[in-house]
Amino acid sequence: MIPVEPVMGTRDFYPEDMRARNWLFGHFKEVARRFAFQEYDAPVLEHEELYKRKAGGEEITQQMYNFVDKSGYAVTLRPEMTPTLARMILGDPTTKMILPVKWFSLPQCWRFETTQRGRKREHYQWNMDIVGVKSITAEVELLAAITTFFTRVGITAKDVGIKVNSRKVMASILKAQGISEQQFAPVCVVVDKLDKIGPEEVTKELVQLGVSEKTAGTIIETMSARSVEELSTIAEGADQEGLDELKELFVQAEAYGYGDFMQFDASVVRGLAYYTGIVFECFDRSGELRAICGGGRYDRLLSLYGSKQEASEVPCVGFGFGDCVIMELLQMKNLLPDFPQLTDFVVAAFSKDMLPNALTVAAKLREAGATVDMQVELKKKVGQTFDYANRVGAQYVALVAPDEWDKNMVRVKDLRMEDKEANQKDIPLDKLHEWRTF
Ligand SMILES: OCc1cccc(Br)n1
Repeated sequence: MIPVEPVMGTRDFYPEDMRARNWLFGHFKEVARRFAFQEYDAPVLEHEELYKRKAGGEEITQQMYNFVDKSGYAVTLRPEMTPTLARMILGDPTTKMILPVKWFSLPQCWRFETTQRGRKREHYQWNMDIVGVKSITAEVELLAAITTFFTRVGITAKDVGIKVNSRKVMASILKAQGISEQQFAPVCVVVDKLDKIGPEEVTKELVQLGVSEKTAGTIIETMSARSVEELSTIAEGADQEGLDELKELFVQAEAYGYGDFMQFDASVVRGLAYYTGIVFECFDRSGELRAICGGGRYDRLLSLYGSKQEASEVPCVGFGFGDCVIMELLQMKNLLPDFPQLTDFVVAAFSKDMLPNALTVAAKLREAGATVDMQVELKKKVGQTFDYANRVGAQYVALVAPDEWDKNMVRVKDLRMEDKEANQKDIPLDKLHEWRTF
């Protein structure tokens, strides 16, 4: 007997699960369309070296689903999509990549979690990225897309918030504390864990990175700033441009109409080493769930990947929005619609010799855009046909029988009409294409 359950940490999507997933992805894709983003895709299998980042310590690179293939090449199931985007931009064969580039994708991403955590090892993650825009209007555009999605599915600023911070400001504060550029990304990876491991543990890990206890204390204190103004007063050497960008971001968010979702939070740094500017994450205000989505600016990733002469710094901003937490939130808020199986017609032949005529009817209805479930085996009783029709969520049953056929008609029964007397009529064959008006 083969194992019938999926591999540990992975999910099967049965038809009813697929209807829910297609509904969610349908919203992601419709928002991307309205924001004029183009869809791209790439193999789930990637070069492992794409994720070898000096920062070290990132959960996402420590948990790679990686292996050496039969040719001896080090590959991995992609843990995230941004490095693939960077690779595709740098490798664009047409070299007609006119900036700015606005791309989106819905990749399945993987991690190899140690089994005792029993957590998922794959999820689908809506990615939206803008390449080639330096101004924070790019961040504002991405946040507008996220809040447009929330509004479409009935989630409001009362349900979720978006915490926004600037790593650029953080970097300047650390620099003023004598922290080197090389230490910046690893410090962010450690500081991102503050909520999870607490200030003492963060201090310990920062000291291991060569940060003094005093500086570690200053960093943690800075992260408690409750407003941009407060940050600019308590943090010596805070980068003025970074502070101005933060203020401008909130002004533009108000103008876009989603200011209620937004809040400054100096403790948000996100756990990816490559962020360099604005970072943000969406959270549920009940505090019950993990982050819903997150993103930020990563202005140096392409120059990191490309040799210097090829790729001078290309400004990039993006976010990742997983398919799991959002579904938990929609469930919690009773915002998930039903996803019943829906069929327009079940077409059934009255008898064996009526089958070819029934096939003709099915073809005509499909040609006119109807979903037709052709009853491919004769049922002994017509009641079985109606039972089946109810099971597949059919609106109509078209029963192809000799008496009506001899008059070039088909008897159609509307299963959703209460009045049993009025719910059937004989339709001329040459009117089947008007099925939407039955
Ligand atoms: O959010 C981090 C992550 C990456 C890959 C797969 C899964 Br599940 N989660």
